[in-house]
Amino acid sequence: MIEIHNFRKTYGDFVAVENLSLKIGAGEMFGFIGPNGAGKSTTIRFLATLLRETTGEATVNGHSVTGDPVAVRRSIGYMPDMFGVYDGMKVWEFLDFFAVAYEIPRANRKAVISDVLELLDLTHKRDDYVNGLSRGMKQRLCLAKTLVHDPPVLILDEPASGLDPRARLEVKALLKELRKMGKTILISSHILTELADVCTSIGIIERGKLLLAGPIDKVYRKIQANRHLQVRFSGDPDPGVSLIRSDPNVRSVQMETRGCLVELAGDDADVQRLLHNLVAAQVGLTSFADKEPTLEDVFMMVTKGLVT
Ligand SMILES: Nc1ncnc2c1ncn2[C@@H]1O[C@H](COP(=O)(O)OP(=O)(O)OP(=O)(O)O)[C@@H](O)[C@H]1O
Repeated sequence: MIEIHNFRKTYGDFVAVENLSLKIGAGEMFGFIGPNGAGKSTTIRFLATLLRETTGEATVNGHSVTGDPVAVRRSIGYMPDMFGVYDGMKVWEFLDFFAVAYEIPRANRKAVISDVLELLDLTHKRDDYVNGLSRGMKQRLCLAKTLVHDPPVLILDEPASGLDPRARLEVKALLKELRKMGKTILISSHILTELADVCTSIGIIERGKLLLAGPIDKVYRKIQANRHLQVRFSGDPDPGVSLIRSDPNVRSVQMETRGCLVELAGDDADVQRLLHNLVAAQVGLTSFADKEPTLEDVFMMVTKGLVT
């Protein structure tokens, strides 16, 4: 749905993005992660047809970003990192303005606006002036605006920036909803926890270079050669810990409150055997679970050059 080939952008001698190539399949939620100034917005603005490349090419929904920008604009809903709203308008007028711009027939506009207001939980604000909305509501209104023409692709540059934790959660829930509706979504953020449980794939960019990209589970597996299991005991941990230490696949055991963290080289069958042995030895267990790495772990390892 989105393909970028060797995108490069320079400002004078400064290279903002260096030969970036990327593919995002239909229905994916791609998290574009990087610190401030990494090149996320530059790449996004190129995809949104708002910035010319120094070299390179991209397609969105099969349309060339440089060759057919109008077709690309019809295919995308774009939310910039800094957005303005027209303060003198009411909420419905603001959306109507964009609906007209996207050439939605007059007869359909009312229903379309009702639908997006409903989806964004803004129906009760329909007749309020835009300048009276809170920041979170303005952000939701801007998202609503990206949806009026029902685009298959959403390109969202830090859509939850500046929001309080509750409003962030609401944006996250909404993103999940939009993905269920079949949208392909590219979302940028430098807040990793924001993306960890919503993305299907991620790309990590730093100083204009895409360091790593791929399905999120593959990326996690890549950084974690061995499995990590978190084990909790109901009583005395010693018998269980001794048994775990004697397992030939166990590489390390780190004691924690009420249990331990086990590093194990092996597959599901090896994990299953260890659990079976603990249960057979009547070790009291309250928990035995895979400990997934966090997106922070991935980011730190990738940006330190420990994984490529
Ligand atoms: N018009 C411009 N002229 C000169 N340099 C620019 C211009 N636009 C961006 N840059 C530089 O290009 C680099 C990448 O900027 P970009 O906005 O793409 O980063 P970003 O990853 O989106 O960061 P942030 O998370 O802060 O939005 C930065 O060093 C920025 O200062």
